[in-house]
Amino acid sequence: MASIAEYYAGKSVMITGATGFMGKVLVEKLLRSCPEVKALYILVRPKAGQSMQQRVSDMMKCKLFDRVREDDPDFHQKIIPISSELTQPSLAISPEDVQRLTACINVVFHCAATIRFDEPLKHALQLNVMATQQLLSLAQQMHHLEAFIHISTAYANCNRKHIDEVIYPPPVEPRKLIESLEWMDESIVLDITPRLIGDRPNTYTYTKALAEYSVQQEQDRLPIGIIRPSIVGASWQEPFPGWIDNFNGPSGVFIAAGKGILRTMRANNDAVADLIPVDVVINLTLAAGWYTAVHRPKTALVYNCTTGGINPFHWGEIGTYSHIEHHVMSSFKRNPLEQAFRRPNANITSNYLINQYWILVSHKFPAFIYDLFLRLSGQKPQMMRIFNRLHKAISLLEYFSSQDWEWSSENMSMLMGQLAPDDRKTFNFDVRQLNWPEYIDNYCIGTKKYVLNEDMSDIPAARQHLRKLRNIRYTFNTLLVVFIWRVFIARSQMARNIWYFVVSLCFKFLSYFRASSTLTK
Ligand SMILES: CCCCCCCCCCCCCCCCCCCC(=O)SCCNC(=O)CCNC(=O)[C@H](O)C(C)(C)COP(=O)(O)OP(=O)(O)OC[C@H]1O[C@@H](n2cnc3c(N)ncnc32)[C@H](O)[C@@H]1OP(=O)(O)O
Ligand SMILES: NC(=O)C1=CN([C@@H]2O[C@H](COP(=O)(O)OP(=O)(O)OC[C@H]3O[C@@H](n4cnc5c(N)ncnc54)[C@H](OP(=O)(O)O)[C@@H]3O)[C@@H](O)[C@H]2O)C=CC1
Repeated sequence: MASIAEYYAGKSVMITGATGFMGKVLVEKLLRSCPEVKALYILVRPKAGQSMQQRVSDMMKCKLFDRVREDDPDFHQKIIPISSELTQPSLAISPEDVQRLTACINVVFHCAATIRFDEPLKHALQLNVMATQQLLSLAQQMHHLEAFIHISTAYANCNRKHIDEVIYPPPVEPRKLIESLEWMDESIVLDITPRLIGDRPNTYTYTKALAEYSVQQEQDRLPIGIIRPSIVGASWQEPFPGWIDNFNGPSGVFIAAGKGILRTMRANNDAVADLIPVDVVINLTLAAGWYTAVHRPKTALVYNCTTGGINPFHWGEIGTYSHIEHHVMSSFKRNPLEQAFRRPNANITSNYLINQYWILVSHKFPAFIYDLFLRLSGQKPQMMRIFNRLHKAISLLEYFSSQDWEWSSENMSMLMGQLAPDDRKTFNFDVRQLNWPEYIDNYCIGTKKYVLNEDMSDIPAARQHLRKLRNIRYTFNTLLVVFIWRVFIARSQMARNIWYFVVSLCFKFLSYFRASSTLTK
């Protein structure tokens, strides 16, 4: 039987969302590990004043492609951009391009989506559901299609606690919803969105569930596979550890904590933090493409691509919890981010009131003081605005960090069992081997190097900055104690008595502990 690289040799592959985080890693891995692949047709739209060609040529200059560039400096010749805006009728692909694609494509990877949690329902529906349906129609016209792989999310069914590798009945028939929303004004849709999404937290998970159902509807006509990754994080091993290029999911949280801005967040310490490295997801995706094409399963296979059931890691292990060295903070103390607002020191709690207390003390109060300082020095205040945005983002993520889900992953194990030993190494998705502290360390360094584009040679200066912040804090705390003493304690005899009583009690405790520790020696 053909190995994965042998299977992709000579094949033409179509990819949507190739300019996104996962799409880029998919393109890179295909080019590097399947060097005989014939062509990658990537559906790209012009964006932010940049033409499609400009965007693709910028993408290929990205550091992510360094290893491919080394192996084959002409790798770009295999990438064929196709102009497409997925929210437009017929995906805005020209008739000539449709002809080209239907004549040659063997495998489709559908990665494009809006992953924003605050996307208005109509737009999320247009992109995540209607575009998927249009793509399925296009796939049906492809004469040589061997696999259609749809990237979903493990949280499409987050209204359930246990999630099997099956497609659950959708909350509503997608076509009916599309027809009824078509005539509705944006503001009416906004009003009824909470009723529609029901027990799901956002339009993203809701529309991804509808998309899964739409894909499954075509399983008799198309060779389909559905991948459901959980929270996709930086790369574990490939093309190098720690690759990440965005603020989504935990990355933004890590950065905000590393900058000393985020000091508290609501999460359940004992709940599984179901992070999955992007290279694991992509390896599984390519293997699923191979399996679908070679084994032709009778129905669409769903692959829950998660870590919780196999190699669990908990939110408490990321933040501060029962004296375990908290990985994110310790990593950012060793490799600090530049120009931190405060020293990284974050607290995770599941208690709403405690979190609100820390928000007041550790977020709002310092922001107020800093903005006051900016105002007094003639600058524009900015910290409160930053915190308001951060609180909005965090409030959208907390649903996922405060609960536990269980995913079955038999299809992932089955697929691993089907791979030849060499493929198991080249397309490794065995997360039992993942060492979490090492992974989180590389992840934090990755946010510094690739998201914030900070230079590792500036670390001594960043450490110096943290020392300066520590001295400012000591000075501030001392001044605060002196101020409290002068204003409140020194003016009242009773407060002074209480103060002396507390201090003498502390001294007694101290001398008692000293005495007992000398006795035990
Ligand atoms: C105490 C802490 C230490 C310990 C850590 C504990 C970790 C707990 C982490 C919990 C994380 C849980 C994550 C769960 C996610 C589950 C998701 C399910 C998986 C999926 O299927 S899909 C992928 C998930 N999708 C997302 O993550 C998208 C979420 N984002 C959004 O919906 C929007 O971005 C958001 C949050 C509504 C903000 O919108 P808006 O205000 O309009 O801002 P923009 O997105 O337009 O960004 C503007 C600008 O800011 C940059 N940016 C974005 N986020 C951040 C950030 N957090 N920090 C700093 N900067 C940020 C962004 O890049 C833009 O920059 P430009 O230069 O491009 O303008
Ligand atoms: N990141 C995560 O944690 C997880 C992601 N997933 C799924 O993985 C897939 C990829 O996610 P990710 O790479 O993180 O997302 P990104 O937001 O990084 O990428 C989204 C991609 O979709 C493209 N796209 C968006 N709108 C359009 C449009 N109207 N027309 C054409 N292309 C469009 C974007 O193109 P452009 O560059 O032009 O905007 C981009 O290439 C998604 O299906 C997502 O649901 C699942 C679980 C977790």
